[in-house]
Amino acid sequence: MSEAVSTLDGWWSLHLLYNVDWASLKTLEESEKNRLVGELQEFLEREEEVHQNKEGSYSFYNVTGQKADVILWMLRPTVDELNKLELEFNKLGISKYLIPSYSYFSVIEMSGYLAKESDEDPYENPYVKSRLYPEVPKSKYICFYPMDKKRDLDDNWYMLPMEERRRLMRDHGMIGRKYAGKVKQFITGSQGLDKYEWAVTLFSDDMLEFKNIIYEMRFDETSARYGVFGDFYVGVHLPTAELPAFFK
Ligand code: VOV
Repeated sequence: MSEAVSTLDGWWSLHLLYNVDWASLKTLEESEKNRLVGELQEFLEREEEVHQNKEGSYSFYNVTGQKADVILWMLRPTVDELNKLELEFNKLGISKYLIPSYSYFSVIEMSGYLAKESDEDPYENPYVKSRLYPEVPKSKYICFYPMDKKRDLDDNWYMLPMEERRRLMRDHGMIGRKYAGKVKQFITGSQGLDKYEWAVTLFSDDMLEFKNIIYEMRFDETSARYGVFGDFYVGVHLPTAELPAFFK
């Protein structure tokens, strides 16, 4: 039997995607629409406060294409908090005009493939902490997608010896490092939590860098041989102050 890799797990993660029911929204009086948008702005301002206090993080983007119109990504120390937030969001007036299109539940994860032997508690290491309890950036663009590692008879990631997986993850990391400063990546694990095994959430100020990194990684054995991907969602940052213009 091949050995399972250990993981360090951080904040819980919930991606919520919605389509806007523009036709129904259009029938609203201007003042009522303003009230609903104001309520959503207050919700996001509370998210910003939690983010500033480093008690969680979030992002809100306008999704490109018909799969969704907006994506709200929230990170919290407990699932209970995420559930409460989801409920709070569902009870906002604007939610009557938001049609759920996709959601993804997972937890921020760091795998132990490249961890150095040490006696210290990894959860106390400042670098590890910054990865497990991250400040999500407000980059111009987001790219989010779920993925699996293949479990076919010939290509089965889970039957590879630990050393081989470590070698592959090292190569993967080397490619990733070329994108330092251009793409910020967040890997959340969802084995037993949602349909795929991981969600990848990337941020960049240049949309083309998503295509560049993902294309380059496709040629690397980890992705070329073992990567299985769900739908890709990309979008543009939607600052809270711009919500009235967005919903107008
Ligand atoms: C900015 C780029 C970047 C960088 C630097 C980077 C580095 C690293 C390192 C060092 C490690 C291993 C240790 C850890 O920290 O977990 C990982 C881990 C992982 N990655 Fe990665 N990755 C990047 C980026 C990056 C992308 C774009 C993708 C999607 C792949 C694609 O083809 O679409 C990805 C996937 C993953 C996954 C699914 C895991 C977990 C795999 C597992 O089996 O456990 N990743 N990743």
